[in-house]
Amino acid sequence: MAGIIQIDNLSKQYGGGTRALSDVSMDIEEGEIIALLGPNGAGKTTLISIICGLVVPTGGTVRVGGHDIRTDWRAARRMIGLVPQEIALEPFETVMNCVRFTRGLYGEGRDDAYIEQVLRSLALWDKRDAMTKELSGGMKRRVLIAKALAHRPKVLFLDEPTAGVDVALRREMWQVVEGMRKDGVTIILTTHYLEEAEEMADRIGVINHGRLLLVKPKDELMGEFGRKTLTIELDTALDAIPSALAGRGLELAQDGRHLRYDYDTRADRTGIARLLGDLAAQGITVRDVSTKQSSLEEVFISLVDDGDKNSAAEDAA
Ligand SMILES: Nc1ncnc2c1ncn2[C@@H]1O[C@H](COP(=O)(O)OP(=O)(O)OP(=O)(O)O)[C@@H](O)[C@H]1O
Repeated sequence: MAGIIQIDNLSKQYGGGTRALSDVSMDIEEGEIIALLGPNGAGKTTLISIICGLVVPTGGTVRVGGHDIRTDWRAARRMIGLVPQEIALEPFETVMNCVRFTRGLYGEGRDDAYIEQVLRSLALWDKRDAMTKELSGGMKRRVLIAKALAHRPKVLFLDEPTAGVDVALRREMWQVVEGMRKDGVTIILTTHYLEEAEEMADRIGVINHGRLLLVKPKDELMGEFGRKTLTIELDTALDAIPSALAGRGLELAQDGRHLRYDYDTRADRTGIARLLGDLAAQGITVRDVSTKQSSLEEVFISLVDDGDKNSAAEDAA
């Protein structure tokens, strides 16, 4: 089944010569939440802006719900809502009017019942008659979402939805997004916060230097690239790692009771079974073992580092 968004060989070179996107292709499925991760200047906003019709690509095609964003832009745009990074609201306008007005911009007739539903789902109904200048930062962000949802888009773009907001507000936004997922809206978000991608996304796309390095289900990505740490709790404290176990990359905690062993989940053999056997052979008894998966942050840094090395090699060639 074709995705709700189909991106094929998309490229963008800006007037000044900056190549912001190179040959990006991906399909986005209906109802999924996809997070686009990448360092500053990677090309995330350019990609979103092209899909939303704000930037013209130099090559490739994008279809939204089967509609080409260039030749059939009106139908494509109607399916999309965009929550921009910057908060720009008319300060003296009420929340209700702001959202109504946006609906009108899309040529949609008045539908106060739907707007009520949107405002209630974003916990803004009580504030419907407040002027936007009277709202807190978190409420203003929610108004931006309400505006983006005003014409019932199938796809919502959130460009760095929680940039510069505090932890409590970030969590509140995550709940809002989770609610929209339940309503079946497809969500594409860009973020610098790996925790955010880890928390919310079904799939993660990593962009660096305008190239899509990969796009994979989050769990697969973390399993594939992740390292794990095995912590072995010992019955009796050790003074030092026995010489028979030297050179195996083991670390002894200060309390002498915990051994740490880092291993690659992709390796054919992790060495865990052998390690536990060798400990037993040394007369060291194990009380408990636990493993910890490396965070997405570590996965991301290793990917982007590899990407940097590859593009440096391409530049040199
Ligand atoms: N209007 C423009 N004219 C010229 N160059 C641009 C323009 N917009 C973006 N660029 C350049 O294109 C590249 C990609 O920028 P883009 O804003 O898409 O990255 P980003 O991944 O969204 O970055 P950030 O995380 O900082 O928002 C950068 O080198 C940027 O300087």
